[in-house]
Amino acid sequence: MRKLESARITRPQGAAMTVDTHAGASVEFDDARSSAYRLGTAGAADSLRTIPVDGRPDPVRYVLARRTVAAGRVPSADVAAMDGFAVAGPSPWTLVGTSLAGDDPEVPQLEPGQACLIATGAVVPAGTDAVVRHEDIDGDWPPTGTVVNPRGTPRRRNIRRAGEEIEPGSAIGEPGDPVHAALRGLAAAAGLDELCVRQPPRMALIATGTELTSSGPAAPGRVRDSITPILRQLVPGAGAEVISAERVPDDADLLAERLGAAIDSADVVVTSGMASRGPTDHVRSVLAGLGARPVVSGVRVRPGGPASLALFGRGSGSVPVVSLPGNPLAAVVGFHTLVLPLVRGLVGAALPALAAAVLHGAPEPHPHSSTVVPVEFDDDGRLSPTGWHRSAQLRGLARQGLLAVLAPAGRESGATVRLLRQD
Ligand SMILES: Nc1nc2c(c(=O)[nH]1)N[C@H]1C(S)=C(S)[C@@H](COP(=O)(O)OP(=O)(O)OC[C@H]3O[C@@H](n4cnc5c(N)ncnc54)[C@H](O)[C@@H]3O)O[C@H]1N2
Ligand code: MOO
Repeated sequence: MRKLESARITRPQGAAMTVDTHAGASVEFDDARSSAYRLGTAGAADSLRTIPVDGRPDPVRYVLARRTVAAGRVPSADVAAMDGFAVAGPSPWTLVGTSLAGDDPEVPQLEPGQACLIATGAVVPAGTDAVVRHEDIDGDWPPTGTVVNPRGTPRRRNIRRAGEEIEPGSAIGEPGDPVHAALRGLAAAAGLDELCVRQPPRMALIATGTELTSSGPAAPGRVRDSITPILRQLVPGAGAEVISAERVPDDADLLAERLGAAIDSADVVVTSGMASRGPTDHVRSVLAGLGARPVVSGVRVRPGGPASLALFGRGSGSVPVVSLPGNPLAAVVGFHTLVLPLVRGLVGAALPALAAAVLHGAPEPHPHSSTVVPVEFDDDGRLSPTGWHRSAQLRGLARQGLLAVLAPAGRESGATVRLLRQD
């Protein structure tokens, strides 16, 4: 049975972190996700930031810190849902005026037998029973004098009632909701100018490898660092800010020094490479030497098995350190397994449920580990593996940024998989 150890650590902001640590044994994919998420929620700091509703594009996916309530009413008055005629009483109607969006209606009150030419979104005069679409009336356009609808007063009233979508004080978002584009639009519609969000965790990236280069084609024996560019894109989407990104050669002393500096300046540290147990794979031993406590020591997932999570405590603070494998596809799997859940926990957001899908041509599941493969939808919406599934290969993932998680053999019915998206 897996050994569970309880560790109590205090954050600089004063929040106490109580974590279950899976020291030693590797854990299943879902258990690894929830351990990382729980560690994040336990360490979530309640520091806040105010962002404008209508500002520059966000540098990270922010998360609401509070229940957010509407300031205004939507719609702000009874308005027409169609272009046509506001009418009172049965057809025919005498045309008595106009109402355009942004202006008061020329005629404040309609009497039975009267109509007012009206634009979509314009305020309907008092006494209006319905708005008749202009294509439903007889006669010439623009109309003069009398307006006739052969079908009488329409069944649909085509009026959006004041406050039918939002009343002042009604909740439009809850703590932990991600501030995506539609929520921003809803906040604007509801009359808000600012949103109160969680301060994003500051993340330091350390890519290890003497062979790594940072520009141009790699010379024989060298490797262009492809993990840092991926993480720079994925981390803000998870809700954290990348405050530094550096490359460190395979040297244990140097790694210890750079890890120590990163831990001092960041809320979360993510390393890549040196994660396995080869001759230059120093991350585990360096972290152990620095006194870090293992939380997840390997995951039963292929690729991405060597990913691990540890907590580094210094003084009254503690900093989670995620170690990702050096193979780029394996690093992306490790990001989804440990980094994203940890960050979602730290910002008080929910751990995202993974959408289920049916995979055609799925590989044989592994007896004990989850299997992750790059997949793509064709024009008919059929999901299939892309090929290029080896842990050093990014070509398959680059097609649509989609990964499918196959449960170990015997766990899922048929070809049902769960999807990991790179957004
Ligand atoms: N004897 C064994 N060898 C390996 C095992 C094992 O269980 N026994 N596991 C394999 C698995 S699985 C993986 S994944 C890798 C993980 O290795 P490391 O995390 O120690 O990574 P490195 O050895 O540093 O690098 C592996 C590979 O990836 C390249 N790399 C590293 N960083 C980057 C980067 N930022 N961008 C692009 N490519 C990178 C590196 O040059 C190597 O080619 O170990 C297997 N071996
Ligand atoms: O598990 Mo490694 O992470 O496949 O290539």
